[in-house]
Amino acid sequence: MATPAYRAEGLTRTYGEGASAVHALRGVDLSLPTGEIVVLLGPSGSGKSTLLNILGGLDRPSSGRAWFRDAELTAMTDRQLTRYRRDHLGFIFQFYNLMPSLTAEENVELVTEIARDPMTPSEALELVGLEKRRGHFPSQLSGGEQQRVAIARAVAKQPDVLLCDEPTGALDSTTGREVLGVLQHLNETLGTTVLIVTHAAATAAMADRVIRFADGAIRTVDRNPGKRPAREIEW
Ligand SMILES: Nc1ncnc2c1ncn2[C@@H]1O[C@H](COP(=O)(O)OP(=O)(O)OP(=O)(O)O)[C@@H](O)[C@H]1O
Repeated sequence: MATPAYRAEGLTRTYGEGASAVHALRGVDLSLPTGEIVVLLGPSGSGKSTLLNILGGLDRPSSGRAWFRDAELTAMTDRQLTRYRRDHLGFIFQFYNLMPSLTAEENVELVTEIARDPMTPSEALELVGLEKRRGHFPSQLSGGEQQRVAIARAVAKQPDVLLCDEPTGALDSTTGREVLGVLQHLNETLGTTVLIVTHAAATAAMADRVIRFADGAIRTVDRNPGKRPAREIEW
């Protein structure tokens, strides 16, 4: 069997100590195949972002182990984690974190200038349907368009994995569907593994695999035999 994109064994993450300690993760085991769209659902505070941040090398667990392919993330130095993020990952967050004084194209260039094997900014903007807006500043773009610039920036370096934390959280449903459609398109055309953390349960329709989270632990993992195009998702 192919090596999974991610594996985890017994991940815990506790914030604080004693009576006020928060147990954000309480023993997470998981295996995520390469090339899938995985949607991680769960109530607010259930630990979804904590898990995403550990898999993304932005945080470390209190105990347990995690691997990206055959590389153990939990054994890496900070410098190795930085390199892992730079070489393999694209991040997409609820808020787009674009530089307001740079155009769409220049925002994407920030990444393509330092990546190993990047697309051109034009290619990345074309993938998200924003070629014609390349010279616009973020303030001249709608929320959905700004999120698409953020996606173009994340995919321009041709990452192996896109880690998305509430990518549609700030968008209306029509725009949210468009943005999810872009993620689906990237998965289909580039084979990018996509992990989406979200409150929006309807997003599960476009997933290959749906993980339901509650109270710091995985409750169910389901394969989705009836995967649907993002444009058909109803909120
Ligand atoms: N830096 C921190 N310090 C203390 N507690 C934290 C910290 N980060 C997260 N927590 C707590 O850990 C728990 C899990 O948080 P997490 O953000 O992972 O949940 P989530 O499922 O992503 O929630 P949401 O859907 O609201 O983003 C919550 O109770 C949260 O308050």
